[in-house]
Amino acid sequence: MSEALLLDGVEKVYNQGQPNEIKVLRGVDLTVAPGEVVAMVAPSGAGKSTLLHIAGLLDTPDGGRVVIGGNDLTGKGDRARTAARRSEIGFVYQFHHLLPEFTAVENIVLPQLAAGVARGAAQTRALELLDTVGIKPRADHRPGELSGGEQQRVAFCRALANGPGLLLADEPTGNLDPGTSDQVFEALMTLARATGLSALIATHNLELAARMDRTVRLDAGVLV
Ligand SMILES: Nc1ncnc2c1ncn2[C@@H]1O[C@H](COP(=O)(O)OP(=O)(O)OP(=O)(O)O)[C@@H](O)[C@H]1O
Repeated sequence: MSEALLLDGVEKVYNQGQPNEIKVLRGVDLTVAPGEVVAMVAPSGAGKSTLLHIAGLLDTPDGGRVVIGGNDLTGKGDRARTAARRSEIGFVYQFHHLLPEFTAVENIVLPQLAAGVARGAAQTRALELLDTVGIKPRADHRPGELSGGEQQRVAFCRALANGPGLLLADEPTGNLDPGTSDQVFEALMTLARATGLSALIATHNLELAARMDRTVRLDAGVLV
């Protein structure tokens, strides 16, 4: 089986050729195996968001290769990258970005409708996902009627709604108190184990990092 994510010698330079040029990534190599959950820790400004955007096909590297689920997307056009991003990758950010006027279940149904899933099947899948993370009873609440931890669990369910093989998360518990952060992390691991999901999760929390399958550290533009 192909690796879920392969980064091979990935480089990124901001303001290339200018006096304020920054070489953020200097040859990042990373393999995330199928079903593997990898923690990425990095000092602030080390380039973790840049790396997650490149891995998530939201940004292009200045050098190196990005391969998602065996599909080498290096140098591919926007259309192929967008298609791969929609079908293969789920994102979660520090702030959940749920649609405030829609309920929890609707927030998980909508991306499935956009992908062509029938409403009934989308609703069933959304409720199953909410059940896996223990908040099915909150299905009809709007984000404003949910706690921060519940909102973030809905955001995980939404990211997984269309069954991506790879989840990329940027400080998904960074905004939560330690107890809630723990619950949300457990929910994520339950989802990952239930669905065979691979994940790369940036976190400042070394305790949480230690509970993932492996930790990599981004330092001086390379992963160690
Ligand atoms: N579009 C851009 N143009 C120029 N410089 C940028 C740009 N985006 C990011 N940078 C710089 O690149 C470096 C890495 O940024 P990035 O956002 O990837 O860091 P980070 O590790 O995610 O930081 P944090 O943990 O503080 O969010 C920073 O020095 C930042 O100022």
